[in-house]
Amino acid sequence: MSVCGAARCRGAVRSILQQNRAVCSHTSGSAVEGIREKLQAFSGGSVELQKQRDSGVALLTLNNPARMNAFSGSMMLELEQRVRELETWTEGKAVIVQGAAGTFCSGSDLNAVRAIANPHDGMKMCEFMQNTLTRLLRLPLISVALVEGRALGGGAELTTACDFRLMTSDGVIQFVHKHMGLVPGWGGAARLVRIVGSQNALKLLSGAKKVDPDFGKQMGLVDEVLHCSSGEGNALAHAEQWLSPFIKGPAPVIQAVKRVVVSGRELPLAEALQTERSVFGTVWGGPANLKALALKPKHK
Ligand SMILES: CCCC(=O)SCCNC(=O)CCNC(=O)[C@H](O)C(C)(C)COP(=O)(O)OP(=O)(O)OC[C@H]1O[C@@H](n2cnc3c(N)ncnc32)[C@H](O)[C@@H]1OP(=O)(O)O
Repeated sequence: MSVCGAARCRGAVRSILQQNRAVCSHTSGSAVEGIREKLQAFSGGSVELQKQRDSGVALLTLNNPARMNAFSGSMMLELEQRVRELETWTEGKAVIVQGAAGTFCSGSDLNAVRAIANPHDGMKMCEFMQNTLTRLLRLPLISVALVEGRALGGGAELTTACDFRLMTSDGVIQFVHKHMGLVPGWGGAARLVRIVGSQNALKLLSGAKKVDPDFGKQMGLVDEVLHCSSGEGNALAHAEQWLSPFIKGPAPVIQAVKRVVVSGRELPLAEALQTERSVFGTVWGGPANLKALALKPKHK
């Protein structure tokens, strides 16, 4: 990459980080430190990140199989750390979020939930997770939730913090919150409304309806049903294959595509147009653009 291109790229990364700092600003300081300490006390499981440098696809794996990959407090903290690592992965193109051992995630760890079952701590935990999941959705990488087995409660919310949801033929997404006397709190309701519309979101939340692949596709929550079952071990290969046409090309171009979509999705039109111009400036006259101009391709 040219010195100029690298500088433009750094500028775009800086602007995403600034946007995310703005998201996080209201959770900074002692209040968040307080909830961090409490979350740290509920350990168990891990969130692993594997950056596949050849393909530019990262695998983000929730690993707590003894509890159906439920989020312990320490896993919430680890997720934030992993998202932070992805925010600065300039060579990356995509991230696949998956659960270990053939199931996605059964939400927050009910042991941790019981221990912080007071409104103050609950709201701080939600604020923390909302920030992390907002940053996940804003990553300049194409994100995919690979739903094998069950995505329940907070696990269902996590799927909505990805650009796409792929499901194995026996996968289920279920917003079980109502059965727990709750509503989504990790931003899942706000994102669900934007994905499937308010009518469908109301049905899914008020009915705590099980979304199987057919129902999910019909309402637009599921982008693709993978023709394999959970835990067979080949769902990831299917997901990578599904993803491949979308990540063909150089990382700076894929990241620019994601950035213009994020700004179009989140910002008022005038600001989105301004951001689009800035992002355009990062690729115009860049190496991929110059190479394409030299090759004079025909788009047949
Ligand atoms: C804002 C966030 C809101 C939330 O996320 S609230 C949490 C919502 N999630 C839930 O209520 C999940 C409750 N669990 C279940 O429904 C079932 O365990 C589930 C996931 C359908 C799996 O059923 P089965 O296949 O029959 O397996 P099982 O029940 O024997 O579970 C295996 C072991 O996993 C444990 N587990 C599952 N989900 C958990 C959770 N969220 N927190 C803590 N532990 C959890 C379960 O207790 C069991 O452990 P153990 O073998 O009894 O020691």
